[in-house]
Amino acid sequence: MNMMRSRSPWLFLKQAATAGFCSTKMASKVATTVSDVKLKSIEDLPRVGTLKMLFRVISKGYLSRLHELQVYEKQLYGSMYRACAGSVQSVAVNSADLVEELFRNDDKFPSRGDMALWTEYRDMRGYGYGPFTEQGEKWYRLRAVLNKRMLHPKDSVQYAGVVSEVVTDFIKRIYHLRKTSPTGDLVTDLSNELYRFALEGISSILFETRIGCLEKEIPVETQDFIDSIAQMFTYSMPVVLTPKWTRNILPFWKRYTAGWEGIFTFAGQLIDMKMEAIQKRVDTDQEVDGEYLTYLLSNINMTNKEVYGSIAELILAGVDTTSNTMMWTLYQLSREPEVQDTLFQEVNHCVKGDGIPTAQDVTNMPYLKAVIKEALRMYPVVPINARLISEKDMIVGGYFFPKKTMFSLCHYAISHDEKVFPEPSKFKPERWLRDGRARPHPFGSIPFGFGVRGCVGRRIAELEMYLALARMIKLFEVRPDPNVGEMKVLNRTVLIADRQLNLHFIERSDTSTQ
Ligand code: HEM
Repeated sequence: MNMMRSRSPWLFLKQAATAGFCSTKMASKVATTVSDVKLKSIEDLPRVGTLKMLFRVISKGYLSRLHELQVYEKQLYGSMYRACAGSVQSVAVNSADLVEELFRNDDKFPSRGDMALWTEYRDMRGYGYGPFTEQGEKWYRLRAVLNKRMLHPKDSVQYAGVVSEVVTDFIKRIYHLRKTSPTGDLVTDLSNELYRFALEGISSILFETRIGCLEKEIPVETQDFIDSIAQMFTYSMPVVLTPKWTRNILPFWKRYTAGWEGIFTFAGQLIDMKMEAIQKRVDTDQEVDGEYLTYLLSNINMTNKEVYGSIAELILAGVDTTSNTMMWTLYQLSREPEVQDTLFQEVNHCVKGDGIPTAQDVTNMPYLKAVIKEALRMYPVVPINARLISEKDMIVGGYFFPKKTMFSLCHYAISHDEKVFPEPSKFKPERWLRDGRARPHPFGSIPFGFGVRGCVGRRIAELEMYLALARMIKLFEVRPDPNVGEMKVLNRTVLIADRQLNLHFIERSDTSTQ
């Protein structure tokens, strides 16, 4: 079964991108002055109507390539334009300078807009919200707890042991898959394998237990959990597109909520087990020690309901993002032998002989970090972000926007802008090296978002990717499978490949002497 297709908590961003579903109503015809400078109004911006957009999306085949539509529209309308469906509209922001201006003036409690798709089921069942769905001051309070032990690079290092164990099992799995392949070195459907790795990695941190994704036979409950995640995402779009009154007639809503039920049941059982273990220790006056989940459960600023809601969201946000980024990185490395060799030399220099790369080693590997940064520039796995500015009016690029304006941030187009990144379609990790060359615009590629609402899992994702990639490249040279050819990018709300990636993993004969 392919576990990878079309699933993501980022679905609402796709809606913002196509504007028709965006829920912001804007005050119109507002022009004003600040310090005697006449500001332009939103009405002065180029306008893309629903029909034009739908026609373009369908006739030019952009449905699966909405990220490329950002590039095309920038050529047509410039760096800022509005997408309208009647009185409902969003403003597309399509340059590094303008994104910087917007983010630097973000709300105190930033919002990406309406999350009803995710909150409705929870409201129905009395489950709590997590960092993705919560808003305003409640969100702020939640993030304050979640950030600790996760957001700072120092925090993520404490999970290095756990992640390293998962990497060990992943490497074992690569050996097993190679051995059973017809050529003795081929690993097929890497995105599926990396999905298993990422789910096991994030679960081992969040549940403080292993769930068996990397075993030869995935345990039944874990497979049910994986299927539930897939089911929830698969039925998200039909649920959005069909009116509420059809819910008792059509199967979508029932299947969608059954998916959520499976997710919360699995996560709930593991959380409850941890809670019982903590309680036992408390009852017998033993010290309560543990990692992330233990910290959350024993934190008085977080209710158990919030722990359930948060753990579910952290898992859902942390799997496709990390696994697809690793897939694109390996794909590019297989096509760029020189880049791969430079990376190998760095890893091999820092970790001698049969040593296993550690979090400490990684701090001395600028090229490894540059490789991941470049993969995220070329394939920003979340290609569009959003902000609903609700606390204040806003000025961006000399235009005045009344509060409650919805902005779509076109990260894909910006990170392919040749003025910011010369030769944008070339994989050039050296752009990111701090070796005296001019640095790219700080807002040219911000794959983890920005500010207080930026990605809470960034450091965990980086740790997982660095440790796994360093270990893989130290042990193997990855080469393309000629049967695969050039992979194209599809936008399934996260950027995935249009086909299965297979790679040859050629074992490096003696790394200590090279
Ligand atoms: C390559 C990996 C990843 C990428 C590229 C990525 C990207 C992003 C982006 C762009 C945002 C929106 C930020 C904003 O609005 O400014 C975000 C938010 C979020 N991410 Fe990640 N992410 C990754 C991995 C992870 C992981 C591993 C986790 C879980 C541990 C995670 C959990 C979250 C959560 C919970 C949010 C919502 C935060 C909030 O609204 O307060 N992400 N991520």
